[in-house]
Amino acid sequence: MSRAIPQPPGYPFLGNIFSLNNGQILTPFVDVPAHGFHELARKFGEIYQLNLLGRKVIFVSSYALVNELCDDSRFRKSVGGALKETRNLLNDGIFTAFDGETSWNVAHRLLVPAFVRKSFGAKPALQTDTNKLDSMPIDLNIDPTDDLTRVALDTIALCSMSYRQDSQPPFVQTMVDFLQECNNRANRPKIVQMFLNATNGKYQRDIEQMRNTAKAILQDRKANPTDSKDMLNVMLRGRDPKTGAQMSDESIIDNLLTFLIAGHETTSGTMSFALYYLLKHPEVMKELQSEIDNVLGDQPAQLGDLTRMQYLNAVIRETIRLQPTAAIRAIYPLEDTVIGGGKYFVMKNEPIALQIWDLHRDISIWEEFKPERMLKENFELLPPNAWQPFGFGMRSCIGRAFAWQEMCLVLSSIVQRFDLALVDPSYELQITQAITIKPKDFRILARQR
Ligand code: HEM
Repeated sequence: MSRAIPQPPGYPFLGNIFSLNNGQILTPFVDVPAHGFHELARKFGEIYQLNLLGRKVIFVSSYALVNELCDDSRFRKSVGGALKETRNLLNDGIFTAFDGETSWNVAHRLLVPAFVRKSFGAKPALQTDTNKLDSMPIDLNIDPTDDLTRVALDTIALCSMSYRQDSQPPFVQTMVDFLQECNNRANRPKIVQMFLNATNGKYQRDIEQMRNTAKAILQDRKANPTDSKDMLNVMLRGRDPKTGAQMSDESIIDNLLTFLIAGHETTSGTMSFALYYLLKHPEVMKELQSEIDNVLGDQPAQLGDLTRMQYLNAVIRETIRLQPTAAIRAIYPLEDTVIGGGKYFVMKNEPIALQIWDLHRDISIWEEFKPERMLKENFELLPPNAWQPFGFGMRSCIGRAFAWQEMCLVLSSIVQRFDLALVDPSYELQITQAITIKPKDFRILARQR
């Protein structure tokens, strides 16, 4: 006999949208949804459900349940909430495609081989940028989250479409505004949305501007072909190995923008969180600096060096455990089913959100930052699906290897060249969230070593 899934009391039409903010109805749009979900999990346990403006969503957070739901034969990716809103820009691109959309199969077959190769060309691009670090002023007071966001956006633009946008502020701002508005739309009643003329107008202009930029890049490549092995050429010249189909221009634009969106804040947020944890744990920073000095000396990092930086790998793994930048993902069952060892009945197609932020704290109730638990052997001994910052199965992250290479190159170059300190030594981590999470009001001092 299955049990009822707990649910907080709600309001007619609006359901439980205020529950995320501890029931405060005057400030319904919670700043950090991941924290709201965490509080609900503490209150209701490993599973609860919410009515979000008429849409029922089940939330799970325990290792046992997430592990059971990591099964592509029973559950598939659900594109809802803020992610569904991003389809206004990305359509059926590889990240936002609904399960079963043909475009995903074609793009996946074409792009996965291009994403699993050893070198993505990130290195030459990053080399030019990291060399600039040498000519920086001696002392810098910086907002690393902001700077690393531009680094990540430049890197993915350069490596995926050989486009050096040099952190063009208008483009970055347009993308940030778009993502923020997607999040707001997901939490706003449709009737309210209809009256927000200025907001809706800007949203449409942002979409148009980003699509025009991607279209111009595509047209320029067609007019000036190159031999580059970047993703743009893979999509432009490749044929689906199964059907022989070619990607349409619109589909190429959807996916170019997908790479920019999926591939920058996730990576930059992780690097910023890593700097925060390093600054709060001087003994870890010391150990890391010593590893990097041993491996690199005063030479720039090479790809071959990365596997020799085991401690750096552990620092990033542990950072992304505590702060998985994609803090939540959603799936739905292919059939009516029962989960939790027969305890909870879930209907076919009902969305289930997996709280990865909480999963990563559940495995052994590890709250503190300790990279040693992620060193090689320890990492391999983690229970299956316990560490899952990059998603699961057929819809898991195709940019994982790319992101890892980039994070290792950038972080090792920073730690090699700079002594870092918090501007405000009493600063404790605060988080902000659009779709992904990142540090807020985090400032550091960087001094050339
Ligand atoms: C630290 C960095 C990153 C993290 C934590 C991350 C995380 C994730 C997660 C959790 C998913 C699954 C989402 C879901 O199930 O709804 C995903 C999918 C995806 N990621 Fe990443 N990602 C990162 C970097 C990148 C980069 C650099 C790219 C470059 C293009 C990228 C491209 C994608 C794409 C295209 C998908 C969709 C795959 C599909 O649905 O078939 N990601 N990522």
